[in-house]
Amino acid sequence: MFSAALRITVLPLTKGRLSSHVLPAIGTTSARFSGKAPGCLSKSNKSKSSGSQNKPRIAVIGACGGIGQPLALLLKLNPSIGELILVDKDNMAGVAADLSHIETPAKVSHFTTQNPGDALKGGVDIIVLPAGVPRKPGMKRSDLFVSNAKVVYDTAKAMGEHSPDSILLIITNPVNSVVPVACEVLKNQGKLNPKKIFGASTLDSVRAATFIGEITNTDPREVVVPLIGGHSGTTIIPLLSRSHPSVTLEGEKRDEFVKKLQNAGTAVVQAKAGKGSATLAMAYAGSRLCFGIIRAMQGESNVVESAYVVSDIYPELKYLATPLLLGKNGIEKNLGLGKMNDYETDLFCKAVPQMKKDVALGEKYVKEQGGGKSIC
Ligand SMILES: NC(=O)C1=CN([C@@H]2O[C@H](COP(=O)(O)OP(=O)(O)OC[C@H]3O[C@@H](n4cnc5c(N)ncnc54)[C@H](O)[C@@H]3O)[C@@H](O)[C@H]2O)C=CC1
Ligand SMILES: O=C([O-])CC(=O)C(=O)O
Repeated sequence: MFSAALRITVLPLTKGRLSSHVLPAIGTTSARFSGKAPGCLSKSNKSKSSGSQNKPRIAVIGACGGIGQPLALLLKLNPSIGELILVDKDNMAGVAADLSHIETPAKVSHFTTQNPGDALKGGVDIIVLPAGVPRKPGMKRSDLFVSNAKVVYDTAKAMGEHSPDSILLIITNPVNSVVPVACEVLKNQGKLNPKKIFGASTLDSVRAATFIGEITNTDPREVVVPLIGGHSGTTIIPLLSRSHPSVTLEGEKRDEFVKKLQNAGTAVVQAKAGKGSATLAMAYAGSRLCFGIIRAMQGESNVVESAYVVSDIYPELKYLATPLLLGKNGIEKNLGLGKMNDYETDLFCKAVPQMKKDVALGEKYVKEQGGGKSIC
């Protein structure tokens, strides 16, 4: 039975071990998200990018969409966020007005535009990008590249021009190829800070914890499975040998788990039968990554999340998802692949050729577009 005094609060799960994840901040009881977070928004700089000293300004591009709306809601509920700038090519005014009535500190502004530059002119701390087309049954994530590369290209270009110090968190698919698009554009502008560009593979971490929780009858909030590789099919590689609590899963059961994880996005696409892909779990996962980044910006140590980033961990791969220690300026330290057993090494080695192709697709696109350099 729930008592009348029940409040939902953040669960500090993981002190000192490989994870930082907490539920998104809901309510006002958590010290982590209280108004006492280091550095409150000062009147003098509230329209500028506020950096680690102040409550962050966050732009969500694609905020009207299936992911964008619940993600914006979760961000609005976090009292450590100073401002939410909601951007979409569809009419953004209604969603923004709706969210703005929630009694949390984040100020809500909105832009209805296809030009992300309009929204980034004042500078923001974090850009969250869930803009773009989702899959329909029968499609692979890579089929989305032709539709979605442009919005990532345009966002990166606008970021380089107007808000180059932002952290960019890319949800748009195919993550394995569009993260290279963003990085190539920023590199050509001389604005790439590889520590600040994240491809969201957090949903794989969320699903892995959920599925292992089910298999082992453990509270999934207590489960941490390091994820490496990328965010599509066989490039999604869980490291069960290093999960917490430790899990013994072998043979067919292990194969089944890996397959279920690698196909989880497709299962949602099929179940939604033409009405898009994962939105709610992705909104949660996006908020989890975003909140981890914010907590690290504000000085919390031991914040670890896996994400798909510029990488020098494995010689053949310029981009790779690995667990990352987050810090005041994005990635503090790439924790690398770590120890893998033979099964995991085999999964990884089999995925390498696909991951190289995915990166090459993104790089080729940017070359064909002229590189993203500003001509003015
Ligand atoms: N990284 C991950 O784990 C996941 C990624 N995704 C991806 O996220 C993306 C979004 O998915 P949904 O929210 O379900 O799609 P959706 O179609 O519901 O929403 C996309 C939103 O982006 C907006 N948009 C499109 N182009 C734009 C532009 N140039 N400027 C501003 N806004 C623009 C649309 O108007 C729409 O509101 C898809 O590419 C999907 O594949 C989805 C689930 C998980
Ligand atoms: O499968 C899709 O198209 C969306 C996605 O990335 C996921 O749910 O993991």
